[in-house]
Amino acid sequence: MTPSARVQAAIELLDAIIAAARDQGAAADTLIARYFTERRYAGSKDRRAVRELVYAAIRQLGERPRSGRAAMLALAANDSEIAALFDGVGHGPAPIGASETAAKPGVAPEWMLSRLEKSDVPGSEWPALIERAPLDIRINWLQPAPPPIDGAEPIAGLPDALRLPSGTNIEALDAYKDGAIEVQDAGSQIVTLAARAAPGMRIVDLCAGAGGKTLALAALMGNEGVLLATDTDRARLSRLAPRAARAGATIVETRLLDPGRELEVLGDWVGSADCVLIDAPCSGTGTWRRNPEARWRLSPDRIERLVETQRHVLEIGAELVRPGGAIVYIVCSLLDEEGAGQAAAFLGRHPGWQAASLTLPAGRAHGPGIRLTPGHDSTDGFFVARLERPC
Ligand SMILES: C[S@@+](CC[C@H](N)C(=O)[O-])C[C@H]1O[C@@H](n2cnc3c(N)ncnc32)[C@H](O)[C@@H]1O
Repeated sequence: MTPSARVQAAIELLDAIIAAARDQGAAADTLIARYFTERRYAGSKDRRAVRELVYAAIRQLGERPRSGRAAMLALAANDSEIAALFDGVGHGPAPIGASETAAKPGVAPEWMLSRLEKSDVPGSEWPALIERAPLDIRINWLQPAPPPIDGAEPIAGLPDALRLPSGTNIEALDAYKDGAIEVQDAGSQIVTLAARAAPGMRIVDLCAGAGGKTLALAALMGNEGVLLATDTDRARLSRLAPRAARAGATIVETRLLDPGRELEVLGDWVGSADCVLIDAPCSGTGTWRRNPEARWRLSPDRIERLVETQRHVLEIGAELVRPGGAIVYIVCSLLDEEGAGQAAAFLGRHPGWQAASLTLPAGRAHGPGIRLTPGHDSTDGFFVARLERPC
């Protein structure tokens, strides 16, 4: 592909990503993979270059742009080499018209910025929300120790974590294939510590997805005890069992839940869990640095629906916890309506329950819990609270 054909390919991909964000369709990564499956003539250098153009364009636009071309023009506005590739030659994009306007750069839509401000995330922290994220791994002690990895740096307060140079081809490492390491953001590892998981416990990971936190819990439990991983999404949950097998996590049981009727298959767990970890579905405002196009998918209505689901899963958690046990409530969002406000509202509905004081290797106290932010902690953004049921 010529350099200008790569720019045109990026424009076409951005058009597909914009439409998918508007219609809640496939993720950008999936669309990029699909695009190149249909264009076998593109070599690995072309793929990498197009992907970089696409993500550079997405990263600098907080608001969903009107078209892929407007998004790429915003990139060209600050990069004369890209602007010069709008030459209309061969498969390249048409020359830039005199009255053509580029999409407006920004961190997030205006309505979202004001919610971040109301949630005490100051403007000085906004740029870090969309910077490139590092590649963090967790060493899985359920498998033999991995050999040293080139360029790996320790992460303060997390003896089981390492930060790898960006661009490390993790999937090619034997340690990854053997399940001795897992890709997991340091923030995700830190908030999981609030579960105080230990051998012999009975723990439910209620919103387990494909099991990122389930596997960390199994390792902390040393494969002793009972660990139930549930979710309402069949596709995500079905990825958990093979991952657990690879990681050597033998105590994990999975159960698919029916939305709205979750407790029907959880009768044997009512009032008996030492801990229910609720990594609730959320807006993901803390993970924009990994999924920058997620900003284009949000709306006030969508957040309202997520807040309602979070309230719902918290109530299910309350049914499962034994007297003296705890819910660990986690969201990868920085909005108070999903985090601190949601946890405070739970405490208001459940007299006697109390927020435990948490000591974690990073983060700052925020409402009844702790908040981690990319700007302050160099992790994804999270809110976590440990809500303890009276004995
Ligand atoms: C933030 S993701 C979980 C990520 C996962 N814990 C991890 O560490 O990789 C939230 C999950 O909640 C699930 N979910 C949504 N509604 C649910 C419900 N009513 N009960 C259980 N899980 C639900 C979603 O399908 C999604 O997989």
